[in-house]
Amino acid sequence: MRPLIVIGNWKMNGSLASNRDWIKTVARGMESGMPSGRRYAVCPPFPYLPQCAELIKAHSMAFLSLGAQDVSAFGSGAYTGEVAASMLNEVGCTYVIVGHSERRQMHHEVDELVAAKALQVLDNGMTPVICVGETADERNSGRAEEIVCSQIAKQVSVLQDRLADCLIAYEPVWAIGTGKVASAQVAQDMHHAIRQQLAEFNEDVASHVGILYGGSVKPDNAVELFAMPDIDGGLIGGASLNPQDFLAICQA
Ligand SMILES: O=C[C@H](O)COP(=O)(O)O
Repeated sequence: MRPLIVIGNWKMNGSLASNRDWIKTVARGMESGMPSGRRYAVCPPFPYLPQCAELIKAHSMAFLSLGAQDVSAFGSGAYTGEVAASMLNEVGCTYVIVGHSERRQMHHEVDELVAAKALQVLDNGMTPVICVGETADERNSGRAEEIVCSQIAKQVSVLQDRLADCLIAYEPVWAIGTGKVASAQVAQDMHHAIRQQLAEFNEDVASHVGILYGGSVKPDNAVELFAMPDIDGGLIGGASLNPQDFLAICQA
């Protein structure tokens, strides 16, 4: 049985003061009871990771893990501006998002680089959250499954059995930050296609890998999405900035 995982991705939002309030509110909300067998995480911008790690510890929030939004594909060295996986591990990260569509689009990240980043994350004892997804044009031209499956195929070719220790996030680009959520059935169909493709490689890997949905998840659509058999949780952007909305999604 795969656990349900809800991960908040703050993107480039937050401040020392608002982070304190967010964690305090979520800690209070989670103390009063959360569904069992679930996992939760939050991914603040890099500079806030140590602060959030301290706050999580101070509020004894064993149920909330920390994640990062990106990582370098290299271990260390002359890579100005990059952050190594070992550094993220050292400041308490459990999860690291790789290949988010905003990085693929704005920083021209390709599947090979995404896989190299995922390997760095795995080698440093953390869980990569590998993002895949099609654009609106790709979906409208009937190529959504082909595009997503080709993104998955590249990860399989590099990561092989180690994919069992990864999470995949299906994030249709047209649904990110637009309010246009994929219907639960559209999301389920793609998650099923991803799992089928993984099963062709290795059935054990396919049954273990958590596949999260991301793209305009809100408290009012999370219940239906999370009820789908191949949807194992969510990667939440905008709605994770509001601690009450994040809590409501975690409880969905
Ligand atoms: O990482 C999160 C996704 O990009 C979804 O963002 P969103 O919930 O604001 O649509």
